[in-house]
Amino acid sequence: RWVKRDVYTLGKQLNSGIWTLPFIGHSYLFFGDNESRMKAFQTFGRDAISKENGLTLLWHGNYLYTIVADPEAAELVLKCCLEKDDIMKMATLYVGNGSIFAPVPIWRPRRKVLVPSFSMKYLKHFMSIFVKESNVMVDRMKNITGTGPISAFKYFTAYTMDAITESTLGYKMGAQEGRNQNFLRAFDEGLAEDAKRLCQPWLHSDLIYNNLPIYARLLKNKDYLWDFVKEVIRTKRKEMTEKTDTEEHIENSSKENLQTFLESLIKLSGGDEGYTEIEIVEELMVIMIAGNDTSAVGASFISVLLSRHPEVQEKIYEELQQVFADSERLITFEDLPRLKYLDAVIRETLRLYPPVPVIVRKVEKDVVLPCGIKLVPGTGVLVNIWALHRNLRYWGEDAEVFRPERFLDTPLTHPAAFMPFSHGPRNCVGYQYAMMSMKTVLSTVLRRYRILPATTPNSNSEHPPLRLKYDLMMKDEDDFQIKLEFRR
Ligand code: HEM
Repeated sequence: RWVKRDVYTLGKQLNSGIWTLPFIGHSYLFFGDNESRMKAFQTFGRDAISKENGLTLLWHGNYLYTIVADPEAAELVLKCCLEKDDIMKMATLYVGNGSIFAPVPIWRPRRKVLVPSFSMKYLKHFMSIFVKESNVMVDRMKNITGTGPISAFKYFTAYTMDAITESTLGYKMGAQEGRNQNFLRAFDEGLAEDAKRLCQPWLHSDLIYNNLPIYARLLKNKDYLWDFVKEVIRTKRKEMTEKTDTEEHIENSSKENLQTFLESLIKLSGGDEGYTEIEIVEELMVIMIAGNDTSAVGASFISVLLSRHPEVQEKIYEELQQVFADSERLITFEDLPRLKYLDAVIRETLRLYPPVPVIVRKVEKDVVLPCGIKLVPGTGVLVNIWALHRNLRYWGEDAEVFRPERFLDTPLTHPAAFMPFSHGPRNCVGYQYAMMSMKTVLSTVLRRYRILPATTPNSNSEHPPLRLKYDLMMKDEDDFQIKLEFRR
């Protein structure tokens, strides 16, 4: 009873003007389609940033979430509350105990192995994969250039799938060439169904869900994907033991050859004494799932914004001309830090359109926020990244305006004011990989093509607003339509 009283006291302090209904609280706002679910997150987000403390609340039935859209509060929460909210357990079928949703005692040692495998020393070897796959993509685009609108997402998601499977498993998936359709179908179906379930409260009970035909199909998909990955692991382990594993060989292989995440995880977890086969599968599935659509969604939003802001696109092109002039040479790792304006454009897009718009944590001990409000165990926290990135107190009066220069001329007002990759100990371990991959593919596209809008602006030169939807990620309901024109 005391616990419940604490929760209601918190609810009262947070005080939201958004209507609740008996028994279901605010859940009715999530009953519609994916577009209305994104609208609901936006409504709660706007309510939070309209308040001095940047907080509001959401009753999911009788479970209370504190919604946070203030960087100071978010920083504290993401440092103190490391456990993911129970709701995320529904998304663990494909990844098992993989780090992204794992309970803290499992996550902590796995994170220790994950972090060094994402160090720049290893990441720079992936540049050759990004360059190769980016070129496959721009070649595929030749046929549709000058024709009607196309879905940018269709191209970027095939690119990221090929790049991520090659850097993870060393396996050439060929998604861009239409190969391995069974793998891709099983992979995509799992994510789409997870998203559906998460957003539909009547599917939350395991008792109901595990008896539906879809659950049996997802289990079959999971077995197929896991068997596929296990086979690659066995071959790699065999290869690694067959090679005379002298210290000298390991030195040379990490220096000169491409080291996949699979190899890093085997070595960094302790070789034969390290991760079991299942642990490796779980971590590889996490990397593939976390790293695929997120970057594809990011690159797709950027393409749509560039189509609507030709002046920004021309500035990127000028920068590319400064770096490459008219040569046809391929981009290198050393070119990346020179693309400063492109970097700012990517950041500004991730600010206004963060692919992961909300993240959730569980409160396990009292946490007193800077404004004095105490979060209590038995409640959840939802950090609304979408709203936090539009908080006027930290981004100024033009917070809603797409202005990449802000990342060049104004330092961040708070370290957590910009957090598309989350913040704190459980943040995205792949953010440098993502930035390298997005810069490579976007610069390759923009050197060859001009991206044009698929919509017609009104008399004020304004395009219709993007129709956003939420399905674990934030996406464009119209599938990121653009047109392409040859530059040369
Ligand atoms: C634009 C691209 C990306 C975005 C916006 C993004 C965003 C995020 C966010 C918000 C989280 C934290 C979720 C939470 O706090 O609950 C996360 C975690 C994670 N991301 Fe990313 N991500 C991106 C790309 C990638 C890539 C390319 C990889 C791998 C190659 C990756 C691997 C991971 C992993 C392994 C975690 C879990 C970390 C942990 O729990 O310790 N991400 N990502």
